[in-house]
Amino acid sequence: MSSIQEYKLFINGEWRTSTSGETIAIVNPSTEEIVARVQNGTTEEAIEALQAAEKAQKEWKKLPAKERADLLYKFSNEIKANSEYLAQLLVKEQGKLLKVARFEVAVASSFIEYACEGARRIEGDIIPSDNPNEQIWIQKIPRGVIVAITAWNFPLALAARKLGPALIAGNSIVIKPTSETPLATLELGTIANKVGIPAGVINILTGPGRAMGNALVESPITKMVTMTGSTPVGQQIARNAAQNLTHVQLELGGKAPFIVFEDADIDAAVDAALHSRFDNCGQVCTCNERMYLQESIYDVFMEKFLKKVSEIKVGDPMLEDTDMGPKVNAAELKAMEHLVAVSVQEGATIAAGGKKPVGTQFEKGYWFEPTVLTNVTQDMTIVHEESFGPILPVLKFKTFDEVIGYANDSEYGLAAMVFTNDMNTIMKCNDELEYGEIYVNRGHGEQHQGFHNGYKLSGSGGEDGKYGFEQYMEKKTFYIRHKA
Ligand SMILES: NC(=O)C1=CN([C@@H]2O[C@H](COP(=O)(O)OP(=O)(O)OC[C@H]3O[C@@H](n4cnc5c(N)ncnc54)[C@H](OP(=O)(O)O)[C@@H]3O)[C@@H](O)[C@H]2O)C=CC1
Ligand SMILES: O=C(O)[C@@H](O)[C@@H]1OC[C@H](O)[C@H]1O
Repeated sequence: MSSIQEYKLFINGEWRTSTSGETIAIVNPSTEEIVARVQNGTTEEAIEALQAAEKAQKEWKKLPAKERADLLYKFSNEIKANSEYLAQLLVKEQGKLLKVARFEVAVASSFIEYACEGARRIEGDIIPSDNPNEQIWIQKIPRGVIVAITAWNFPLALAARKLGPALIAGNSIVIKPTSETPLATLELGTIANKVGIPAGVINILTGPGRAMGNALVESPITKMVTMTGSTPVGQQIARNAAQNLTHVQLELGGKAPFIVFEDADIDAAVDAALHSRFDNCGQVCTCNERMYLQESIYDVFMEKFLKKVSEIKVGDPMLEDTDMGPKVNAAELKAMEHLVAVSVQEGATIAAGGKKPVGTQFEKGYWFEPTVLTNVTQDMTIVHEESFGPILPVLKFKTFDEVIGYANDSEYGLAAMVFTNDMNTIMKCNDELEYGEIYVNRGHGEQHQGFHNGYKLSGSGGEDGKYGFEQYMEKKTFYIRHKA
């Protein structure tokens, strides 16, 4: 009897086995063991979920937003009540550290609480008309059915980040988590039933993005697609959504520059550079993907930095003293090895790491050493291609204009990090860096009330905060004339 749990599709408040009769194995990146199986859902099941969501939304939108928030506060509390179980599930499916998984569960709950605070801030406008005895009302109304498609690096947090504002605005949702790490997200279905979210308001499907995802994006029932993932897939989604002119919100790839000027607090910059690259095995969209050090502080910085890199403990993500777990899958590990090989071929030097760690504990699993590349030039592949892993190319610069040119020389524009104590430099960076999110004198890490917004090929629309919440609503303008 298999002890491997088989998850089902969550459609209209019920758990369903797919008519495909096929399942997708979910593999533990630390051990390569199959930890669960999920349904390989069909495109017909995608449409069934959309139809259930469409039906449920008609009643859900009639509830006062405050009542929707009351239910979602319960939903958020239930996530917290199951924190340890959900965190351990995240470790099993994604390989992230248990302490980071606990953080992710807390963030997922917090994303929803933040959305609930918006329930009484769905504000429209009343504007005087140029015509006599007439008013103009601009109302904020829900879009209808939202499709949420998420990536594997913070799967639960990414789902909550979208589910919260979508439902508070009066929409219903169909969530398609990545086939790599769907387990914790699927548990949200159990929580939805437990706290009394009406059937059909939340639906969760599993199945390959290219089939299931396409069906969800291309349906005329879908009134908005919010997706977090790679740029190529985001571009495909935008093309597929265009046939119905469906509103699309995309959070995509990044290549964040980490710039240290000579007047910076070096110790603070070293710590921030380390965590902003190697946390979650470098699998964060705002990670330090390339580091620029002003020439005069290069040696002192690198001596401190490389010492800290050498102290990073790679290993079992369940252990409290582990600093870095594995990459999420074999393909990602191969991509790391390829990027290092190309970098060396192009002239880079491996100053730390560069390969799979040795030891019996690393024989199984997708492990890669924290890697630092030096003697890197701006034209190298590693300076432009997102690694989304523990590989950091380091470059020198002389002047402000030189490093701004390097930083902006990218097809991405999500996040940038800058270390300096000079206010003029800070203001000039704010003016000249072409990035939607700039961190000054600290490492990466968004806040819910901010706005997570990628320029160029890093995304479209942005999410979080009041501007992200706005995306989940349509506007309706109402001209009212009355008798004099
Ligand atoms: N900007 C941000 O906030 C973030 C960006 N990212 C980016 O995500 C990438 C890593 O995540 P990863 O999951 O590999 O990204 P992918 O783009 O490979 O997949 C993202 C999601 O899209 C689905 N998908 C794939 N093809 C289609 C399609 N044709 N139509 C609809 N959906 C589809 C996938 O499903 P399936 O898995 O079944 O194929 C998955 O659920 C990195 O580039 C990283 O930069 C990650 C986190 C945050
Ligand atoms: O998506 C990412 O990689 C980041 O936005 C990450 O996701 C949830 C956390 O709050 C962020 O650090």
